[in-house]
Amino acid sequence: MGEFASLSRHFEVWAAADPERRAIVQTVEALAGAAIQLATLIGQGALAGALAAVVGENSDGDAQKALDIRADELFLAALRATPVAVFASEENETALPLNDGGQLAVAIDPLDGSSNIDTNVSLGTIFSILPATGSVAGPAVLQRGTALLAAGMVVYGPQTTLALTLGQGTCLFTLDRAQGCFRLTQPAVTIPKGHREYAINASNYRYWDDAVRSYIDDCMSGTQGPRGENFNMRWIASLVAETSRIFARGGIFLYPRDSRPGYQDGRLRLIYEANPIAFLVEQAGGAATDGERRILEIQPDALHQRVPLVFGARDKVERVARYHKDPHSIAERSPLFARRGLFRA
Ligand SMILES: O=P(O)(O)OC[C@H]1O[C@](O)(COP(=O)(O)O)[C@@H](O)[C@@H]1O
Ligand SMILES: [Mg+2]
Ligand SMILES: [Mg+2]
Repeated sequence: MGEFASLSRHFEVWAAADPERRAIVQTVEALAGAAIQLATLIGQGALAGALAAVVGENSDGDAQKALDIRADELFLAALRATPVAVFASEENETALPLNDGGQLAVAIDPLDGSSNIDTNVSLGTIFSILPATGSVAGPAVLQRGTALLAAGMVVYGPQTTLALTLGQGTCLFTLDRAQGCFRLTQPAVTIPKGHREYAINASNYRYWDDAVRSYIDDCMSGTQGPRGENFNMRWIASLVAETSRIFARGGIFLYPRDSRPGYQDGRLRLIYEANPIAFLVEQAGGAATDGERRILEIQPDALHQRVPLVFGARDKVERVARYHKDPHSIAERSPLFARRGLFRA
């Protein structure tokens, strides 16, 4: 493993002479340590007990599973010995004060994809690190994504990986299980262009707005449609796994708003899901939008606020944004296809 630097070694020089950088790296190391413990727990599956059992409900009305709570506890405990003043988690109604005098705030989805716990499909953790400004309850994490100092995403899959950005590109670490540390395996992730693959939960087709329906119609009509090429579809229902695939081979992900009750802003949460993913994606050369606005520029006003999320290869994301901006651009498409969805013949 000599050729693959450990996470600590990789950032040693970067952090050496700068107290804020040292604080960020210390925080990332603590989160990575908790992720390694969580990887072991997830790997035990049923041997670790009923991890998929529903044990409560979070403030957003989502079921909380036993593993959601265990994950939350692991990350909170790991951050106790760090310069983190504020801990904001999907699993807690409000942000929690942590260490007096700490200069950082962490916003985290401790376990992403928890509907997949019992199906042995990849789960993850998504986190971001911000400067701790304002009060714990108030503005501490209610900052635009442009304020993020770092963002990361762990995927607990066949391999456990950590995608990380400190604002200078996105790099990928792989868990060395024998040594119990993450090692740098891809110093600069770049989202490949040109891959014809999209990810969306198509069971919600009838609830989408025109812009999204038209975009997907155009993909689905393949060589017979205005795009003139065939597309492939994926839906893992695990945001981290979809992001991982997009890092590896490109394409686009959409979780739009729709007309179901409670989905007027989509499903995913701005502060601890969309923002860190958007930061990682932009730093890998991609783009992320809610259809109209760059995700990282949206001013949040509530910790658990939801946001429509579209991200991936830049040209594809820009096309979706065009469909939103000017629904008439949809009419640029062949008259044969304009306004006639595949499912709405
Ligand atoms: O079940 P749906 O509506 O397709 O939603 C799937 C999405 O929900 C999520 O599981 C939400 O995250 P949580 O598991 O952290 O609540 C995403 O990972 C995934 O993209
Ligand atoms: Mg999630
Ligand atoms: Mg979660």
